[in-house]
Amino acid sequence: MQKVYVSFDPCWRGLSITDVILYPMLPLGEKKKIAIMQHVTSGWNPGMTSRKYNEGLSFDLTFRDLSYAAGKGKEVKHILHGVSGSFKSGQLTAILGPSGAGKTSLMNILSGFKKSGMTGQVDVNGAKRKFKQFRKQSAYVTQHDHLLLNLTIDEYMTAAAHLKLGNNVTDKEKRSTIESIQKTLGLSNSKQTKVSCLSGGECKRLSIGLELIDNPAILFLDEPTSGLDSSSSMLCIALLRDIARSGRTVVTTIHQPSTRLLDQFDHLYIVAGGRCMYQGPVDSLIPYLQTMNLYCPSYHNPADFAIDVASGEYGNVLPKLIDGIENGRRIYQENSVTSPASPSLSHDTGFYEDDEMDPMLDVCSTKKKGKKKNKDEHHYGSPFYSQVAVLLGRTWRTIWREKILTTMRLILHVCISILVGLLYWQIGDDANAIHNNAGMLFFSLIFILYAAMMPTFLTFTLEREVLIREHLNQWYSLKAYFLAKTLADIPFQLVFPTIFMVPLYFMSNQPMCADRFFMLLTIMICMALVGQGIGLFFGAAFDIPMASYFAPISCIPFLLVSGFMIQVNAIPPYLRWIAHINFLHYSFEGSMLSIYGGDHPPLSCFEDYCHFRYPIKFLEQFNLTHSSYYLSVIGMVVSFIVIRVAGYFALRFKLRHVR
Ligand SMILES: Nc1ncnc2c1ncn2[C@@H]1O[C@H](COP(=O)(O)OP(=O)(O)OP(=O)(O)O)[C@@H](O)[C@H]1O
Repeated sequence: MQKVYVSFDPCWRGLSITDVILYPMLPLGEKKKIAIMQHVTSGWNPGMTSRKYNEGLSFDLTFRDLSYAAGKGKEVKHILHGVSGSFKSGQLTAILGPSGAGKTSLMNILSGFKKSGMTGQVDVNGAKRKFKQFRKQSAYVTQHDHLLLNLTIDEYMTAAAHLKLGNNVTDKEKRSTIESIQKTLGLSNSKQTKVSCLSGGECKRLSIGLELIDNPAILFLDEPTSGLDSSSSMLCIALLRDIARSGRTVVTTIHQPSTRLLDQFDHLYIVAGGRCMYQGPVDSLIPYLQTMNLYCPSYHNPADFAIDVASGEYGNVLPKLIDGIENGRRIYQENSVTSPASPSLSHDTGFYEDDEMDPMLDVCSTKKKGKKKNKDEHHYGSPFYSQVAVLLGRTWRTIWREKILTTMRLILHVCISILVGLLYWQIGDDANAIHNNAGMLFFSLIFILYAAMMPTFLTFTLEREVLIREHLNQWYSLKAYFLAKTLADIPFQLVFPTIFMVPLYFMSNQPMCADRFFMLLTIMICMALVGQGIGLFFGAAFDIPMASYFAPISCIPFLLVSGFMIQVNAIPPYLRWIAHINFLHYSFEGSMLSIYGGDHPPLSCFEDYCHFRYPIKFLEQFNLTHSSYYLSVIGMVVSFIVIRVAGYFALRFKLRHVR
């Protein structure tokens, strides 16, 4: 009988499987498991290659009397109740607790993702945390992997490296960092795979890998093992432990870890009902519970037991446990007297003073030496212009890869153009069809508006989550993102209206004059840019259901007072101002003047009498004789700028609201 020895690298703590397996006798499922583990281990290599960024930085995190409440007024919900604690560099800390205990809330506050609704103090190396510097030196891998689906792993990591490491690191160094992380995380074999095709575990590893690029001093992870099988979870935690060993502070929430997984952690912090019921080493947990007469049954997972206790399954013992650990002010250590969690947390020593030297600032000031950096470089890895360039390239790539959406948009513009062209066949020069022609131009404006607006808010509401994660992890500034987003879309807003206009213009027999064609095209392009801005505004301010209702509806009043449905001088004077701030009014005016303004020759008349043979009469009817085409364009450009600025502030507000 053939014997196959399957052994794993002994340096993988807790993973040593040295049993001799009688392979052929194993059931098929077991064989598969072994094959998978061998495959996984061949990729996942917890021995992190040392990287120099942020090297030498080590931050101990302490927090005291943290309380957090969400909601307002009667809806307010108190989630954390004066918890304290201490997480040390070089240690892998697990935050455990029953579902809804407040683990994610605590993580959000410690990482700086949440600021509103909290009280208490977070210190770094004993001095009060400074948010911007802290965000630059730390990274937060959130529970949900919000990633851009159309980029490959390699493209994603390259963009992240350019953004996070900036221009002072050579491309060669960036590449070797990326390759080492890919190797470490077992992503090398799928580096050319698009995110949309990755498995859940690979997405999680990519999320972690992206944040490892600049080797953050503090790494927060919210349930990094969710969606991973047990062996992948083990490898993931082994990797985190390895990162912690290199001097980093690694804090992770975790759901129901197995005994083997639990053993990987150095420090446990257990939350129950928004309070701390245990803080200390893993192997002191059971002794601590025993001091409260809580005995873990033999062969029972200590983590499960602790969670059962936290859930109240062993009676009302929580107050005693919370008191015993002073709601996180103390760290329990078996065989030693309960010790204060840190000097700053001790009752006697009190807080460090605010004006004490801030180690975070110190780090930055050391970096400042040598080369003067602008404001962006203090807070972000690369300067503003590099951020815009990288984001522009990345956005272009993602839009280009949205092949189905882009092709559909293209086809739609051509088809609608031909359909309208057939409906309004050769009416452009017919004096008696002048109202129909105006209707067609007005419809074209509305089509361009909605065709630009709808896809923008639908895609942007999804992309917004990626932006929130990346921006809060200090990859780039909001201004850089917004500028890149605006610039990346411009070519599309030039191409689509042109594709729409060309067939329609000729089919409907508009004046065969280049000036008029380009004047009308300019108005259509302005309309597309405004429409895209409106989409961005609603995508930034609302979620998809709200945005898909409000964005189209909000344009209806502007349609009414555009001057086509009701002439501007017929609008009650107290409402007339709306027309003057109305981009649709300027676009309608501009399109009419493009076709009928200036010295337009008489139109053809195919009946006995044609009232509008001279188009000036038509302009008189619409009160457009004194209007200026250039003012209409300026009105559109101003609308474009105002709506973009509103979109930027909506996004800023949203980001603040998230925090
Ligand atoms: N913005 C909010 N408004 C109202 N309640 C909230 C808000 N955020 C969190 N909560 C509530 O606070 C409690 C703690 O939430 P949190 O996500 O921190 O728990 P958790 O321990 O991470 O849970 P899980 O393990 O299930 O992810 C939950 O009951 C949750 O419903």
